[in-house]
Amino acid sequence: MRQLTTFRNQFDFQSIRWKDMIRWFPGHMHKGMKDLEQSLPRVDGIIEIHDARIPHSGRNPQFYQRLIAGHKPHILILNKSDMADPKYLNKSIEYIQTEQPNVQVVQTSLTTIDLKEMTKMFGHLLQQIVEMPRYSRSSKSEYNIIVCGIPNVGKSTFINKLRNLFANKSSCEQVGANPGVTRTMSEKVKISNRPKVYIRDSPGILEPRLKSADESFRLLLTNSIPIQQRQLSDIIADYGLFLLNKYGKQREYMKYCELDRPTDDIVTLLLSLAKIKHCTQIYGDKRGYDLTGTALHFVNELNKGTFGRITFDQDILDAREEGKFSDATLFKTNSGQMRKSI
Ligand SMILES: Nc1nc2c(ncn2[C@@H]2O[C@H](COP(=O)(O)OP(=O)(O)OP(=O)(O)O)[C@@H](O)[C@H]2O)c(=O)[nH]1
Repeated sequence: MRQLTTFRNQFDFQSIRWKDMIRWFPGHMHKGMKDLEQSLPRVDGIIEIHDARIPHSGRNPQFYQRLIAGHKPHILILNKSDMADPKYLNKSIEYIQTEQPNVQVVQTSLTTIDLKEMTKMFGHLLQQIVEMPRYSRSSKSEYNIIVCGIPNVGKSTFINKLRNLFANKSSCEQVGANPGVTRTMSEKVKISNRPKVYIRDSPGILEPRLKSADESFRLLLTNSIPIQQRQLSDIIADYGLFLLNKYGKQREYMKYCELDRPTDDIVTLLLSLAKIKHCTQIYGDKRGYDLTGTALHFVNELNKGTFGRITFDQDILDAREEGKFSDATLFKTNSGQMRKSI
């Protein structure tokens, strides 16, 4: 067992057949993408929702640029900011606005936002949409807004908040802890009378091809891609530990896993955690620790914020700030080459 005082500075993806183990583009996403493209001519604005912990990973600015061609307001809500590192919230907004100057970016936490803040935020979003020239749609007096983004970022939560706020209706959209709850475009819902505003939810959509292992693993850690193979959970837990160490977040996992020192060895951590949580299973005629189940537990806790607020894309924001990258050449592969990840 390794007992290191220094930590890995790179994660070894090469020995893993990660591409074979992750399925992130199921049939409904392909259909969702087509539906979204078809509905766009009738849409007056896009509200994209994304996870504030991954301002880079999983976003595809070109996709939206192609869809709306800069002619319609595109507002980006960086949600789940309650779980992102507060030091990186503004940096995330700056990062996106440098990449996409036409996008209005706001950050929020839809689980903690109160009525007053929600009213203010939506009023602000609506103003952007209403004030933008309407081109061919100018004859109509109603506004249609579409809510989109990758799976599990809070799209349904946002629509439910709006319904409650403006229409006085109880929650109708299904909100889920698992990604992919919304599978089709929802019916439009009226959320304001003057002006008449309708809003529609869309299924979570990811790019058909993810560009790097880092990006994919960050989407797994934030539950935008489901962990479909249990055996993958050990590797994802190891990647989570790698990031916690890289970002200096040892204190919280040491406390939770009752470790007396930081570790870079996932087996050491999982064994300690399995003991505390009594996570065991029968192997033949013996009972032993269930490290795979414990790894899943560790990943869930990391995603829930148990080990503190973390911005998984912190390295990208730091590198951009330090001027180390001139363009979107962001994730480093194990071959040592820089790789375009957008
Ligand atoms: N901590 C935290 N959790 C949130 C926030 N917003 C949403 N959630 C949780 O994130 C999970 C996913 O929320 P949904 O609203 O179902 O996400 P979605 O984008 O509609 O998901 P899909 O249907 O998969 O596309 C749920 O468990 C929500 O309670 C937030 O601001 N903070």
